[in-house]
Amino acid sequence: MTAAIAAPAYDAIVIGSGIGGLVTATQLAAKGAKVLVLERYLIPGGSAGWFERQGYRFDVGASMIFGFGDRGTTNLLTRALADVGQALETIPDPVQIHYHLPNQLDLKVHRDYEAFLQELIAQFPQEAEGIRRFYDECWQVFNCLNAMPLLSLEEPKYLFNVFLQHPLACLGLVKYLPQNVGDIARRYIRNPDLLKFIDMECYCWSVVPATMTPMINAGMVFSDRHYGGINYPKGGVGRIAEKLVAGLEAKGSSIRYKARVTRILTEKGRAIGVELADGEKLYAKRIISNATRWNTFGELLPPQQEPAQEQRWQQRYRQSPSFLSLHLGVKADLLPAGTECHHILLENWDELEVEQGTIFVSIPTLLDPSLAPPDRHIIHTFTPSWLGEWDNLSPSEYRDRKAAAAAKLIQRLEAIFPGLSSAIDYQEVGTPRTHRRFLGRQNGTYGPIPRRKLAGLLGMPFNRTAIPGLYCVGDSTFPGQGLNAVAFSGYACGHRVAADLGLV
Ligand SMILES: NC(=O)c1ccc[n+]([C@@H]2O[C@H](COP(=O)([O-])OP(=O)(O)OC[C@H]3O[C@@H](n4cnc5c(N)ncnc54)[C@H](O)[C@@H]3O)[C@@H](O)[C@H]2O)c1
Ligand SMILES: CC(C)=CCC/C(C)=C/C=C/C(C)=C/C=C/C(C)=C/C=C/C=C(C)/C=C/C=C(C)/C=C/C=C(\C)CCC=C(C)C
Repeated sequence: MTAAIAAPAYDAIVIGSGIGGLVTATQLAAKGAKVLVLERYLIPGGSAGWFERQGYRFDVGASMIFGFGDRGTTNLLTRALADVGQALETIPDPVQIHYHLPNQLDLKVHRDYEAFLQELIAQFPQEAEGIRRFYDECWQVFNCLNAMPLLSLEEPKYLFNVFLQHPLACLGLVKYLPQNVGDIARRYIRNPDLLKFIDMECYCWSVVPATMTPMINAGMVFSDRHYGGINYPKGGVGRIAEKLVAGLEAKGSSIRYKARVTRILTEKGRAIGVELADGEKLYAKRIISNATRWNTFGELLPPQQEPAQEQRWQQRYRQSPSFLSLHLGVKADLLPAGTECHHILLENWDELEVEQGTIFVSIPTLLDPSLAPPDRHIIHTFTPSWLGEWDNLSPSEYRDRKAAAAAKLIQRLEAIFPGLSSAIDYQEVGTPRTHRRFLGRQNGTYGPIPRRKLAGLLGMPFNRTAIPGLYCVGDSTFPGQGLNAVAFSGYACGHRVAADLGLV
């Protein structure tokens, strides 16, 4: 055992094969490192995973995919695949979201920026100038990001070079890092209904309203949807993880499934390896956790080893709710021609943030019919829900509550898809318990959200932790939730670890 510790078999072990973990692993493998990814489940992808039932291929979670553009530097999924010799065919989505909001506010976020602005201005003509100035300011953030290579902000050599080469873009980002969307929106916009719409524009990916949503992230989301666009991977979201795994293996590294890490091993305070559920111990020069911070520091390390930084982080951020998911297979003639792939439904503004308030809908078969049997569509619906609503129930209470929640969602969805209840061919309900069980995420959480208004992204930790040799990657690191966001986290983590291993 001492020999194994003295000469670890791997340069890096990555705990978890979410997109954050896989991008880190492939970046390291591409730089010549020997990496082992350990995944507790049967397939890779985590929240970007999939499952198959009766000829349907359902996405587990992520479905509105940023980062597949073909230009600039922010197309991190395209780049991560290319860096390990892989590519994916994607299908452009002409409308990011069709909103169905209170007071008959019905509008579409077109891929074309000007078409979106015109549609929004038609609803709020008195705010024409404010609308344009607000969304144009988001572009300033995006243009700064999209001008530079995106790597680890913890690597001084990179920061120095990027500042020399792109000084104005760097200063632009420094300006926006501590800011939130709500303050900027309020500089330009007065109409309360329009401000509520901006809250929804943020809530639907950050799970908090605009006042608490970092401006850097909004700059990415509100601009890239019109630049690189929203693009759906042909064959389903799961193909991203499958291709990253193929690239990882082609570079001589490996992944093991059904390999649940139960403990991070330390020696003299330094992370040196991991222990699996069956007792096997594996050692590496660096350990990277793609499990959430709550899992990493609350479960994989003894409580007395929890660093003070982590306690301070938990005073700033808390767990967001999880989701109630309804996976439906429906008869194709339910949906009229021209139906959009993604919808958001809310009937009453007071319910924007309440449990099972806002409804998200994704119909990926409108872009890729191969995911369902002939003459069928997938309608994947999800709405925020807390584990507490689903825990401590008997099996029959749990089953009944799922059935009642599904019936309520279907009844609400009839407003946008009349006839839905009689067009259902297949139905499956996932709850926060399902997300906890299959993704291993504490309470099934979607990720961290600020406890109160914070200074933009300044409070989000990067990849290094207070434990030498241990790094975190994924949505509980800078810049937070989202596949393109965790892909950035993976790039940054891979770069920082490679620098520590002397590979760059
Ligand atoms: N775009 C969308 O529509 C959408 C929807 C939902 C989620 N998402 C995003 O997906 C992102 C998730 O990415 P991520 O990389 O941070 O994490 P992840 O949760 O997707 O992946 C973590 C992986 O680690 C594995 N794991 C956890 N603990 C483990 C252990 N002890 N041993 C071995 N394996 C373990 C899990 O099984 C999982 O596969 C989130 O940021 C979320 O925002 C996007
Ligand atoms: C040197 C000096 C002086 C300075 C320096 C500065 C700098 C350089 C800085 C930098 C920074 C950076 C790089 C940053 C970065 C950032 C990033 C990348 C970000 C990203 C982001 C992204 C995001 C946020 C995304 C998200 C998304 C999402 C979450 C989505 C989701 C969705 C959902 C859930 C929904 C669905 C819906 C329906 C279905 C309708």
